[in-house]
Amino acid sequence: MIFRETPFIGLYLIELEPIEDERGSFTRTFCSEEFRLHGINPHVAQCNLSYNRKRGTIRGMHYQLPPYEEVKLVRCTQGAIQDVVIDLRPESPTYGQWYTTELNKHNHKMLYIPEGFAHGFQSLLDDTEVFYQMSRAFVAEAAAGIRWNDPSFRITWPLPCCVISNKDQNYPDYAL
Ligand SMILES: Cc1cn([C@H]2C[C@H](O)[C@@H](COP(=O)(O)OP(=O)(O)O[C@H]3O[C@@H](C)C(=O)[C@@H](O)[C@H]3O)O2)c(=O)[nH]c1=O
Repeated sequence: MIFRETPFIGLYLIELEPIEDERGSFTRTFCSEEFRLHGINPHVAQCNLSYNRKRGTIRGMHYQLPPYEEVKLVRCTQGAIQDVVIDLRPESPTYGQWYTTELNKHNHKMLYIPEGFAHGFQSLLDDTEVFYQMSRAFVAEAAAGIRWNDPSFRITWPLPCCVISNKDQNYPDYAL
């Protein structure tokens, strides 16, 4: 795994390194020791699989309130997504800014998202599947969100929003 820093402190784009042979390939997708060596949180409390039937589906922007902030490690196993995070750490030089990257079945990339970020994505193809690990279990009472089109952030999504949950469509404007 190659750990690429981003302009956001603690946010890493991780490139996987498939080892190819005549059978296909072998790819390490997580290694607590490598994470520790890079000073990032290797704890896994929960793994999730998100299936998105339609291209253009948006999920997010989600985070958990203190003291339940979580780390996420996100990978697209089928199809493609535009993954987006917002830095909500008041002490951060990139506070209030968003970062985006495409993750897809073929580009061998994962996004490591530290605590203090909101996370969401848009599927770029039908039948898109996203696998992610979380450092902390889901706590429904601590779950919070930012609307995909909140005017404080002006996230540029690649496609029109064609499917979204009622919950995600109705978050009030975020007060930065
Ligand atoms: C997130 C989550 C949901 N649920 C339940 C609640 C609900 O009945 C159903 C669907 O939940 P949601 O609508 O919140 O699912 P979804 O919108 O896919 O939520 C996810 O979105 C992405 C962007 C993230 O970053 C994740 O951390 C998570 O918040 O699954 C769990 O049981 N455990 C979980 O960890």
